Amino acid sequence: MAFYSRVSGSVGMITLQNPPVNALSAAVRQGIVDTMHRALSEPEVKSVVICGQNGKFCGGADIREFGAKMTGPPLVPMVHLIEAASKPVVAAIEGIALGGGLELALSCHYRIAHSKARLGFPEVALGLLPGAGGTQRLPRLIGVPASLDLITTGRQVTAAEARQLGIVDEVTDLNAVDAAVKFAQSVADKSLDARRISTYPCPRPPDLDTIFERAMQQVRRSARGAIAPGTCVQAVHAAVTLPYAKGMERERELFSVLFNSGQARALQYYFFAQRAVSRWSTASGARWDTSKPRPVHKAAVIGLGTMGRGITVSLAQAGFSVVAVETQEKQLLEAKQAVSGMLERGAKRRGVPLAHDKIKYSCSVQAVADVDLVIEAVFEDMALKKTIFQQLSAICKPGALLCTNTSGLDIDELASQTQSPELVVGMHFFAPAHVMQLLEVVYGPRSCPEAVATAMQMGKKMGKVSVAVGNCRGFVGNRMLKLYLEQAFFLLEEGATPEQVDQVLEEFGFPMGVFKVSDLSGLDIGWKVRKADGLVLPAFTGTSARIRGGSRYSPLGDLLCEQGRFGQKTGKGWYQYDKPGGRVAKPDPWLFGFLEDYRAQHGLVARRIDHQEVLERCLYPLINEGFQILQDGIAAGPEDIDVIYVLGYGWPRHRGGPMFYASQVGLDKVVERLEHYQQIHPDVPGLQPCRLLRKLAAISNPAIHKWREVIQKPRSQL
Ligand SMILES: C[C@H](O)[C@H](C)C(=O)SCCNC(=O)CCNC(=O)[C@H](O)C(C)(C)COP(=O)([O-])OP(=O)([O-])OC[C@H]1O[C@@H](n2cnc3c(N)ncnc32)[C@H](O)[C@@H]1OP(=O)([O-])[O-]
Repeated sequence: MAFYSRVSGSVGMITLQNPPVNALSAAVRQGIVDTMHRALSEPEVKSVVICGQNGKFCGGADIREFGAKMTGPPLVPMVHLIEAASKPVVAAIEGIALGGGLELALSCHYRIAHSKARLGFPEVALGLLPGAGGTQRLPRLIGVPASLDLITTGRQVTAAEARQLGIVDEVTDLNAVDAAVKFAQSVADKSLDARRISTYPCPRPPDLDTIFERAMQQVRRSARGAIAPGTCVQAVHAAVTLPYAKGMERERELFSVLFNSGQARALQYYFFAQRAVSRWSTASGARWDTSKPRPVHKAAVIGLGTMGRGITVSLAQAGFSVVAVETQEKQLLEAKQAVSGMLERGAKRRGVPLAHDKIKYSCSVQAVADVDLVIEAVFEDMALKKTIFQQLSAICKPGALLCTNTSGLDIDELASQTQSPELVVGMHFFAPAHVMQLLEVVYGPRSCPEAVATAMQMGKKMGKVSVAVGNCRGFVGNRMLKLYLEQAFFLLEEGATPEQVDQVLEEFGFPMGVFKVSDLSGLDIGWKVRKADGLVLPAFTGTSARIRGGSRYSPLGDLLCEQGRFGQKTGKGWYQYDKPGGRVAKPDPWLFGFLEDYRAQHGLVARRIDHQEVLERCLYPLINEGFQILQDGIAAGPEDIDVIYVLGYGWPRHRGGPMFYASQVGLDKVVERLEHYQQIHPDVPGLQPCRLLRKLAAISNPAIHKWREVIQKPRSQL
């Protein structure tokens, strides 16, 4: 709602009240309309101030209302009521003015912002565009190029930049509401003719067409199939080419196209999913709201390879004191240099002080005796990690948490090397660890709730999105990825090419296809894991060469590795590069010959494989494994899996994540297609729809937010 009061005798104060961000819910919109009419009707009131409760102006439209039938006064007439007011209306912007919140401020005649406020149009991140006049008023106020930048990127600007752009009239370090009241009194008698932005002519820079062409090319390049950015450009174009009223009609048309698109639903689902994962729970019933994190002031990182260096930087940037340990003197010096460089670049980029002094380097594990938490990030070898956990258990102070950055080894096996297995959890960072936002917090059967809570909180303090998952081979992300990679290899055996498979996945929205990603991360990484799993056997021909444990197996990746084709790092992999370390993937004629010989040796006949089959065979087994993970209780809900795939594996955000995508395709359709492929490939267990997927498909595709009810049923009832 919106609360009305009178201040300083002649100023009507309208305070938005809808915690936590004063979103423009139906009740708030009704409140604004009612209080505006009251302020305009009271003769003593000469001017009006609109502000938000709790130091936040307004976070925009209430996203929670998007899924429901619209009630209350619509936004557009509300902003028109304010702009048309006969008394000056001043927006007092504290904290945030985002989306509909900024449109509300633009409908006011003046805007006063606190120096710490942030303003912006993030609608594009929700698959929408500013639909309450933002695309028509902003260009009239600050011009076309700046408007295109803010509206197509959704980036937030500081109050200082907003002043410089001309969005706000004043910036204050004092209380912005008090400043707005004084300002409102000072303009009480001023004419408003020149303060109604919708009446402004829209500037037409001479190279207008070039500006829009460039903007459209830019968004097409970065959108990867998302439709909102391009539609935002169209809406701003209407501001230049149409009179205000017509422009508003065009904005409304374009808005409803987006609002009713699957992409907007996916992005809104993802908005809440990324917030839901912080409300974690484990299979044993530990929960975010009943588990108290332990205080961590000093942390340590063991092993300063690529991951260890990134984790050290991320800890120092988050303000933790860090002990960085690398037993080899030479590697320690190299790591120190690399970490310093990353800290300097990070400090420059973020405009914050350097965190060099936060880190103490040592060659001795003894140096971690007094830390609160250790993150082991050594080479992915179980025997080596076990030794280190034995050492840490003996050296560290009682109560210290022992964490491992393993990307898939058994957490509980490591915990069994210590005296306090309840204090062992996985903290699986993603490369580069100081950049990637995702953190898989892996709890074992003996990890105590405090240990999970502490690791989850550490992630948040490091600016990560932490997702709590159970202990199993590959955890959630890599476990599902195995099915995706497996099918990609099978498709090559049956006639596809790496370019064809990658093109389908990139058109779907992935930044890179599976074979380009494999070349980037190095084919030898997966090869080592397959060797550890006993899957890599000496090359030989005949059917059993492609069978492991009774299931189909493709040795294609192994054969490339045996020839030293590890990808970018060797200049050759599934593609060729101009030199080792090269980044530009080019089709490699050698590989075509290799695949033809391979098929001939194994009696395989290449066939034409269409786009849809490539997509379904790469994504549906991955999704099916996601349901298996939910069934096993390794992930608590679909949101956990979707956030992991969007932030850690490049799943296009405008597709919501693998589980949300399955709900949009239709679970019965996913089951039907899996069964179709399983009939053709009975030796591929990953094509067998799991019980939970069948169950949900059978109860007519319940909405994704209803899945948890079914999942939480005892497994026997699934
Ligand atoms: C016509 C018009 O043009 C169109 C159509 C629109 O206007 S579309 C809407 C445009 N507005 C946005 O895109 C802004 C979205 N919000 C944010 O970017 C951030 O929230 C934040 C404002 C920068 C605060 O960040 P935070 O880190 O301090 O806290 P939080 O954890 O993120 O959020 C705290 C709690 O507030 C909830 N919340 C935040 N913004 C919300 C919103 N606009 N509607 C409903 N709930 C919202 C959020 O789910 C969480 O709930 P819970 O999980 O605790 O239950």
